[in-house]
Amino acid sequence: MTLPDDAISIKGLVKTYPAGRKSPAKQALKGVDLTIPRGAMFGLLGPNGAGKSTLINILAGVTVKTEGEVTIWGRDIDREPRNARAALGVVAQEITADVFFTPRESLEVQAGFYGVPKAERRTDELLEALGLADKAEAYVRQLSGGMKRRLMIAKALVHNPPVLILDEPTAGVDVELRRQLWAYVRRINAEGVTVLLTTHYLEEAQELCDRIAIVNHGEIVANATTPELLRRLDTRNVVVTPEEPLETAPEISGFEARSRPGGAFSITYKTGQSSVEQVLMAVRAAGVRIRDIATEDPDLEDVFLALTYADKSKMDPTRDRA
Ligand SMILES: Nc1ncnc2c1ncn2[C@@H]1O[C@H](COP(=O)(O)OP(=O)(O)OP(=O)(O)O)[C@@H](O)[C@H]1O
Repeated sequence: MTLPDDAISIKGLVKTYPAGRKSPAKQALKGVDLTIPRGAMFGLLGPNGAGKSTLINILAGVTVKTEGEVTIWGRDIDREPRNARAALGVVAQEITADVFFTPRESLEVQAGFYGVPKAERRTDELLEALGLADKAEAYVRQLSGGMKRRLMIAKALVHNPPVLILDEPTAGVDVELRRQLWAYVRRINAEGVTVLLTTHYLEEAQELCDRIAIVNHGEIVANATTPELLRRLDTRNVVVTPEEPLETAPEISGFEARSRPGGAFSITYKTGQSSVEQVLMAVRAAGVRIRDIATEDPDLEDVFLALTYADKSKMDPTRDRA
């Protein structure tokens, strides 16, 4: 069998959650195009509510898309749903565990569910690899949270899928365990498994992934190799206190200003593209008299906004894979 170039290919993906009794309809994905090359360790980064889980759930087959095309390992999720899903191992965000099974039984049941013949099962190998061998016969309710999470990863791998999706794998996981998980994920990636990881920690994506896409408000606002993205994320905030406090942030040509308490406002700029001097010139040109300025490191939300703004105001050559 020839292997596909792309482990996952997503085109024009839209998801609209219908209106509820109290909530309006919500477009969680607004036409996402995304390609995960085979063999990649790919990070999908975005703040809470950006649409990451919606995207993962569509891939996993638990959420129905509104529009668009998705193929997993060359198989279209509409035309070959079972084959597409068989290529995927998914580790969900919430810890779930079958309380009545031991880890060994849990893996055997899962393998049975995927129709893996007894002779091809990897139960011992997986228990060993995820540090659960000495707990193989314990009841799952006796396992710590970290052990349950490792068991979930083992379960996702019983059918030897070529693509592994990890949804916020280290939420609530201590530093030591995080290191162990990362080491294991790196190992299976080196062995050829394509990994898609969602996180809202830049640090995590940066440490693990060779390529990172950023999603914000249902749109991909950046998609680049990790070093390239880090260069682009090199941003600073300038906080301006005007002579006369402003109730709303002023229109500043070429920059997006955001209002701060006390009549001040902030501007996030990319250090590679602008200087503080240029920012201040634009502020003065907008008719604002400056009383005081301060610079600070932006948080991720500022960075996402700056990227969104930059991508809308000009075409971005790094946006899609060449
Ligand atoms: N079942 C649903 N019904 C209505 N709206 C939903 C539903 N699920 C998610 N949403 C909305 O869609 C948007 C995207 O949510 P999603 O859970 O995909 O984001 P996320 O990036 O995964 O965030 P988190 O990191 O918090 O999981 C949010 O505004 C959310 O409120």
